[in-house]
Order: sequence, then structure tokens, then C-alpha cells
Amino acid sequence: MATQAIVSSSPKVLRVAVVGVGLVGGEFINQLLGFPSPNPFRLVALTSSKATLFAPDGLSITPSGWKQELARSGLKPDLTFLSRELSALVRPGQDVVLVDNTSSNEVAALYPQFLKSGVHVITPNKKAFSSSLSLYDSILSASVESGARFLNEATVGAGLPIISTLKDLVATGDKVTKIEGVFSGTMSYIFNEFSTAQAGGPSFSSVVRIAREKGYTEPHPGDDLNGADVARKLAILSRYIPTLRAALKDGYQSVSTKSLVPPELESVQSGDEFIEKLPAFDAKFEQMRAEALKEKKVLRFVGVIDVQSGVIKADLEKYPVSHPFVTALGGSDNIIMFHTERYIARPLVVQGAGAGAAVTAMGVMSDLLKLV
Ligand SMILES: NC(=O)C1=CN([C@@H]2O[C@H](COP(=O)(O)OP(=O)(O)OC[C@H]3O[C@@H](n4cnc5c(N)ncnc54)[C@H](OP(=O)(O)O)[C@@H]3O)[C@@H](O)[C@H]2O)C=CC1
Ligand SMILES: N[C@@H](CC=O)C(=O)O
Ligand code: NA
Repeated sequence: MATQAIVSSSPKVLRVAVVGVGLVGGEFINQLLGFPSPNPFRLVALTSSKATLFAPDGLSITPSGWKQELARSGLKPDLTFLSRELSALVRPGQDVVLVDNTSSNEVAALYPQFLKSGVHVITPNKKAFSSSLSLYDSILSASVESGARFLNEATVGAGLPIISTLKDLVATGDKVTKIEGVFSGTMSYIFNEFSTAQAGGPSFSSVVRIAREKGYTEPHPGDDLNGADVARKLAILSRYIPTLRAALKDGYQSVSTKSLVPPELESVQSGDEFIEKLPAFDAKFEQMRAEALKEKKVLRFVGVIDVQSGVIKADLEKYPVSHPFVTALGGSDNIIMFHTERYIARPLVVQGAGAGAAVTAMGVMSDLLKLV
């Protein structure tokens, strides 16, 4: 009988640094610490806007204790320090990952620096990928230069496989002709509750308040209501479509976008103040709801990328109650339809919860697992 060679290889371990420990960040840390054994991840850094913890061989923290540990840390957050320390940890067979769970432009602007030094970047933060083409290009070239990867599945549809589906369609040679759908968990929740086949219903401001309490909104709910969150998602997806890659040089701001923020509230800086002042504008939204219902329709906030015409827009539209954007959706659900040359008879459809801490953190975890 032939002797079989026994090949022993130690399992790959990834060092993970987390910046941003809010709703999504907190849930992500708990999912990471609770990963089934053998856990391939070592949490080496936690950084909030006020403090940081760092231990190159892994922090000794627990799901119930990390918040206290971080609050007790005397170390102030310092992204330059973090970048230097993480790049020093990169070596053959030892991968290091930055997970950015903030919505910060400042952190996003540093991705090229982290990537250049070989640190992978994973994030649900839309800022870098939906901003100027020059930042996007420098992220791509830094990744190509070092081989470090940037993964951003949770930036569109939270945990739903939207970016991976689009990448697969394009990489296998399919031609995308149109992508359309409900891309915002917040807008989905708001209009699923506010605009139904029945007359009357809750006030607009009350459903916005609940969407925020459920953790669907951006840190400032005005960033959802002004359409910017949907415009950013459309910009991110457009860049994966070869003919549209360079269409939005200045980023999401070039997407034609309908804002639902009353002009009087545009300059309100705090999310709390915004929520407090919104009830004064309920009558205007009630009128929009009643006008749609007169036509036997309901309101839905949708996004469209029409590849052939080059139109990319985020808008509030009226739909008959038999439309899939009405019948198929509840809660914070997203629905995204990919029309392609291969999926010509009926679109490829991805649907499910598109916001909330658990499903977003799962999208970030699924990216992390792609590196193991
Ligand atoms: N919530 C959801 O359903 C989804 C969220 N996302 C994205 O996930 C990201 C996080 O969202 P969410 O958790 O809801 O937001 P939160 O506001 O709950 O969390 C963001 C955290 O980032 C911290 N932060 C901001 N700037 C810095 C910085 N420079 N260094 C360290 N920490 C910083 C904030 O701290 P502080 O409060 O002290 O300022 C805050 O705790 C956002 O980019 C959002 O767009 C994506 C998909 C779905
Ligand atoms: N605020 C966003 C969160 C996910 O991207 C949304 O409501 O969809
Ligand atoms: Na996703």
C-alpha cells in the first residue's frame, strides 16, 4: 500500500483593525468575536472617535467587555499611528485588514495609503467609492500595486449580494443594460409604512423617527432623505459597468437626485435637531400621499441606472399597488433588478432587508471571509 504524505499547514490568521464602533461597528465586533472555532481572526485594534486600543498579537476582549475597555483606554485615536503600526504587521503569510465602520470622509481618504502598504480594506462606508473618480482610481491602483484587496459589499444593499452579483455578471461577459430598484432601507421603510393603498396613515415625520430608531438611517437622517445615500449607491454600482466607469467624474453629485429635505432644514447639522423640526413639514408629505392615492398609486423612492441612455437617477415615483416595488417589499427591504443580455426575458432580482446593524455587519463579515 502506498504511503500517503501528510501535509500539515497552519490555518491562516488575519489581523483585523476596526475603526468606528457605532451601530454596525459594534455588531461587527460581536459577530467577529463570536465566530465559530477555530476563529481565524485576531482583533488587533479598536478605534472610536474618542479612544483607541491596540495590541499587535490580539486584544484580550470579550463581547460584553470591549466597550468598557475602550472607554477606559488612555490612548487617543490616531489614524497615522494606526496606519504605521498596521503596515509594520504585514508580512508573507500574515494578512492585515482595516475595517472602516464609520461614515467618515477622513478615514475614506486614507484607503490608498493603507492599501499601498499591503493592508486590505473592508467597509460599509460609501464615501470613498462614490466620491471623485480620482480617489476611486487611486484606491484601485494602490490595490493593484500591493495586491491588498478592497471589499465593499455592504455599501449597497447591506448584506445582500449586490456588488458581488454585478461583478460576476460583468466578469463573465454579460452586458448589463439597466439596473433599477429600491436601494435605500430607510426610504423603503418610510414609504412602505407611509404610502399604502389605504387613505390616511401615520405622519411622515413619525415614520422617519422610527426608521432612525431602528438603525436604518445614516447618522444624519437628512443624508437619506436628500437622496444622497441612493445617489452614492448608484455611483458605486455604475463604476463596475465598463461603459459607465468614468461617467461620474465628480462622483454621486452628478447623479440626478430628488431631495425630500425641506429647504428650511437643509442647513440643520444635527440629526436630533432635524428629527425635532421635521413634523412642521408633515402637511406637504400628506398632500403628496393623497395625490398619489387619487391615481390609485403609492409613492416609492427608486434608483435607476440606464446603461444605454446613460441616465442615472434617484427619484420619488408613483406606482400602482400591483407593482413588485409595492407587493414584494416590507420593512427595510431593498429590491434590485439587473436587466442584462443574458437575463433578457426577466431580470435577475435580489431582494431582502437592506439596512440594519445585523445584516450590514454580516455583509462586512462576508467580505472578511473572502480573505481567509
Ligand atoms: N446602518 C445601516 O443599516 C447601514 C450602514 N451602512 C454604513 O455603515 C457605516 C456605519 O453606520 P452606522 O453604524 O449606522 O453609524 P453610527 O453613527 O452608528 O456609527 C459610526 C461610528 O463611527 C464613529 N466615527 C466617526 N468618525 C470616526 C473616526 N474618524 N474615527 C473613529 N471613529 C469614527 C462614530 O463615532 P461618534 O459617534 O463618536 O462620532 C460612530 O460611532 C456608515 O458608513 C453607513 O453608511 C451601510 C449599510 C447599512
Ligand atoms: N441609510 C442606509 C443604510 C444602508 O446603506 C439605508 O437606509 O439604506
Ligand atoms: Na450588499
